[in-house]
Amino acid sequence: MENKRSCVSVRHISKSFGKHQVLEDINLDIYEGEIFGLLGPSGAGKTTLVKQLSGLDTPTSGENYIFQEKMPDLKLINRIGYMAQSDALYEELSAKENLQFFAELYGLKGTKQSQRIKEVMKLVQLLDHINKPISTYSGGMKRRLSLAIALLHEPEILILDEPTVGIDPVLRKSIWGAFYELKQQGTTLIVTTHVMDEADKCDRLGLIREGKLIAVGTPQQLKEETKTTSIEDAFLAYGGA
Ligand SMILES: Nc1ncnc2c1ncn2[C@@H]1O[C@H](COP(=O)(O)OP(=O)(O)OP(=O)(O)O)[C@@H](O)[C@H]1O
Repeated sequence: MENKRSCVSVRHISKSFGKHQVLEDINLDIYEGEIFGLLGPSGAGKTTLVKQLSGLDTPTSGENYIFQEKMPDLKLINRIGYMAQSDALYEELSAKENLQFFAELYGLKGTKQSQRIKEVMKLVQLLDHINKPISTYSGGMKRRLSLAIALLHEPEILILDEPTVGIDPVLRKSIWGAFYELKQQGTTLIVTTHVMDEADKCDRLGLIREGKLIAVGTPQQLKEETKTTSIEDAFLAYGGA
């Protein structure tokens, strides 16, 4: 990538829960405007890392920097959007009311608020369901609403933990279309996944296994380097079985 500017710097990050070391000396740069995928099996440490990048958790040692500021930093909260793995929604409220609640938190008010709510619901194709209570939503609809909430305040960095889990292939494609659109607008996206075909859609990937970053590169580079034809095989070749 030409003229790449790092907006996320992970420096010697380790994390332990008691005696269990979950991240081990992770070093990584993520560049402005790229879609960066963190790929690894369940329990590899992906969520633990992205939680730190979103300011929700701290490392045992090492530092994370976002826009050159050491995390966690409250100043950055408006510049980062985070979608957790499990949906944090108010079930008894409608989608609109959920969005209004989060919009208020981000200081979005009046017409700007209602406009933005409409825009994000259109993007995730839920506009027709905006007034329904969340308790009537399917799992996939809840995921899409969580995505809409993460997009509300137009963050420069969007961190998505398994964004398309429980979403059918057709909608998954349209959500990836939305990701590319955001990238075109200059947003940096960090996406965790263990779906291999999704990994291929990222600009660059970090392969993570048992808390260690075992390789970083474009999908093409990773395949070339391991002389394989799929990300799955490349992952295995790097010892990520
Ligand atoms: N708060 C916690 N206390 C103790 N152990 C934890 C805690 N959070 C995570 N872990 C452990 O850290 C390891 C990594 O978990 P993490 O959720 O980061 O993995 P992951 O790669 O995101 O997996 P998945 O794809 O299943 O979400 C797991 O063994 C998990 O049990």
